[in-house]
Amino acid sequence: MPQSKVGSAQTSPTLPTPAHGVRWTTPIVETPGIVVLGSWIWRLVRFLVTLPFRFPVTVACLSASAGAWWWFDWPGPASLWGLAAVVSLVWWRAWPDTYRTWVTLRLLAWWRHVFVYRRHWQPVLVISGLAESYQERRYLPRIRRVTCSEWADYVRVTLVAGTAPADFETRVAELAHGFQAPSCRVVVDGPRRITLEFPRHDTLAEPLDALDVPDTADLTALPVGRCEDGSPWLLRLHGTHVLAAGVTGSGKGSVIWSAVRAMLPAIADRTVQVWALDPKRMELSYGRDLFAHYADDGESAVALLELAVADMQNRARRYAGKQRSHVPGRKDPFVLVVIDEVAFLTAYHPDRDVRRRAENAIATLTSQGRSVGFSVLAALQDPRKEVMNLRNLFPDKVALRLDEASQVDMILGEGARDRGGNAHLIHPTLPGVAYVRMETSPAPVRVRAAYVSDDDITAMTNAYGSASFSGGESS
Ligand SMILES: Nc1ncnc2c1ncn2[C@@H]1O[C@H](COP(=O)(O)OP(=O)(O)OP(=O)(O)O)[C@@H](O)[C@H]1O
Repeated sequence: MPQSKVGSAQTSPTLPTPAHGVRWTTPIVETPGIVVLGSWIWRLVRFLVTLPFRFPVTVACLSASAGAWWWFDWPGPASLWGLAAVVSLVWWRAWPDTYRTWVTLRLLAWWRHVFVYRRHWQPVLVISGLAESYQERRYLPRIRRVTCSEWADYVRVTLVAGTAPADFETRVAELAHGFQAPSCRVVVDGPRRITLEFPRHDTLAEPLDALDVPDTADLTALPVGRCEDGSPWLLRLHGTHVLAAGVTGSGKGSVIWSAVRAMLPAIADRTVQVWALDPKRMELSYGRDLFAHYADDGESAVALLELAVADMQNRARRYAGKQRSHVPGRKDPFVLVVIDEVAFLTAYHPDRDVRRRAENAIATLTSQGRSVGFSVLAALQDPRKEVMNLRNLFPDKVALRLDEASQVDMILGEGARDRGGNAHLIHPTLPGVAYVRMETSPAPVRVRAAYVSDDDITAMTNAYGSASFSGGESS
């Protein structure tokens, strides 16, 4: 029995479906040989004409050598190169810094460009999935330039149209291993332009001794260590709150003590007070004399936090309608509340009431203290929400060595791990090494805190201990 009217209409498989419409395809036309030859000649001429502009020094040297040989036979280039060698030697001895910048690093950049990046570019990018295909052709991002600094290579890259820097950010591990670098960072320069930063060696492998105490304390840029590129790691405390997270032994103490050390001149002239909460009774007790207040058990710590909240609210009341920001002074000093192992108060303390009061006080301080000169610097071992649900109230965070990859984004924010913030891969033999977010860079920056030894703390206490709070009291 025919069933032509039942169910959906049947269409012949050879006809285009209505949704597809008519398909136009480009006819395949064979390119005549003369056109291919013409195109090759054009490329060769263009290469030769642009050569002096792209490589002026190399072209000048080769032309001078060729000219000298033409005019004077072999003694010509021999004396020219001899003279160049003498000039180079004198330059190297007399001005080593400029020689390094203009000669050594440039030669190194050329070498790395040719023998590392260009040589391995295609296989590494194809295998790591960064080569794009379109109409059966493969497109690779193009290396524009390679430059070298003392510690890293910078590979400037033009992206394939239709791709984004995020594609590189998710493959930093593949790129680092592919080019045999300890790590890789992606910096976005502009539309379709990125720079890949490959350190050549670990500049933070050696511990850093305690930094010199500065003459004046700039509370917005306290020197507490060094960044991977050799620049100082400057920590802002005034106008923000800082959470330093890392497993036990990761060096949280060195971040706290380096910050206190950098503030010593201000502690001495009483424009800064440090209030210390030390539930483990190990980290901060050593420098007790430097602190305006000190508490080392749950009850007294909560009382101290509530005192800080009360002082902060008094100050806010005085400022209301008269002053919108805080300037540290003797009358209204900047108060830094340092909490070692904040989870002891908010999660581990056996008394529920203590936990609740501590959490309330820390939440109030971190949400209202910024503009009236109260800041919190807290250390934490386990950043999970169940343990520390206040972590988002700390605008600045330091990720020391962490246990799990997932914890990196909890501390440094979404996407930090993709951008190279591998705090979970920090080696246990590198305490004090951390990743931080800087205002100047969206990608996390690797840093190392200076190590303030027990002897340094004793020396600090002897020199600055009594001067700091002769008007205050130690709880
Ligand atoms: N910046 C640093 N440079 C070199 N070594 C360091 C640094 N910081 C800490 N160390 C070394 O690591 C050890 C542990 O450091 P620290 O006690 O500060 O870790 P922590 O994270 O505070 O640990 P915990 O949470 O158990 O208190 C120190 O005794 C010291 O030997």
